[in-house]
Amino acid sequence: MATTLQGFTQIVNRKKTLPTEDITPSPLKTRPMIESCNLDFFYGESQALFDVSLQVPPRSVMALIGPSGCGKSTYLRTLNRMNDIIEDVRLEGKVLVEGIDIYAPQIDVVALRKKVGMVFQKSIPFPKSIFDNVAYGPRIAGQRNKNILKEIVEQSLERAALWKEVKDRLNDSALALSGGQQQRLCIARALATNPDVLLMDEPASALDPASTARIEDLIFELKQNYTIVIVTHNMQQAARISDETAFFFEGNLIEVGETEQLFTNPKEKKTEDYITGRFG
Ligand SMILES: Nc1ncnc2c1ncn2[C@@H]1O[C@H](COP(=O)(O)OP(=O)(O)OP(=O)(O)O)[C@@H](O)[C@H]1O
Repeated sequence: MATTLQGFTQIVNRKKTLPTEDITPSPLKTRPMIESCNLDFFYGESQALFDVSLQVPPRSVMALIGPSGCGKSTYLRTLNRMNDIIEDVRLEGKVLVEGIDIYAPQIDVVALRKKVGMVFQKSIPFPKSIFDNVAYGPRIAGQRNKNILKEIVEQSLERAALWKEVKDRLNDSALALSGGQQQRLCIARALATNPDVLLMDEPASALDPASTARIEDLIFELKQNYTIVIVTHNMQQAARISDETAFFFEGNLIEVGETEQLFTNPKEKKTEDYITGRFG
């Protein structure tokens, strides 16, 4: 759906702000939680990312936007090395998480993926109970204490705004939940390993408008404690929920900036053409 720059002005003006945002220094001025420096990425001979340098401040939401095939998901997956599982890929440049080079040889990739969790477009719960889905990560990490597991499960479901709906049926199959509930369950599952960063690849694209609104509210709540990087095709959604937006085109980062500025006064003509629906 095409939206004019004026339309985006209305969306960003209606945006919610946290009470602390008026008194604490802008997160945009603190040390980045994630930083990529001159990142190139190749699938075999084909280059998917070109010289991408981008910083994501802590406790903020960064939206990645751009037309299909521009490299958003590839970029997202470089942030917790999920691309490692694809054969014949190569990366040049650096990705730092809290200043640490995550591609350095001594990095424990399992520990990295706990710290930098991921939620997919259509996350599918395991065919297990609601409780076992959320307890899965902590159990794999060696947690056996039933009381601690109960606490983690409750807290993660609370944070994912699902606790009230499921607290009386934790032993039911997760597959009996609605699509929107399953998506929040998968967010709870990601939160159970106590990450600092959540990567979300179109987390609401398969959901109805009411469930989408719940996920958007949830992202707003979560950014108080987590750094969130989200891929979305929905421009209005990016304008509503993110603090900063990065626009990708053909593997290049064309423009990144505060969301209000990027959607109401983009610096690049290509950004304006894309967000107003002239292509893509
Ligand atoms: N596993 C893969 N093997 C080879 N090429 C790939 C692979 N995954 C992605 N690509 C290619 O890399 C480029 C970027 O793809 P990517 O999925 O990152 O784009 P995207 O912006 O997330 O697209 P979409 O919005 O459609 O999900 C595309 O040309 C795509 O064909």
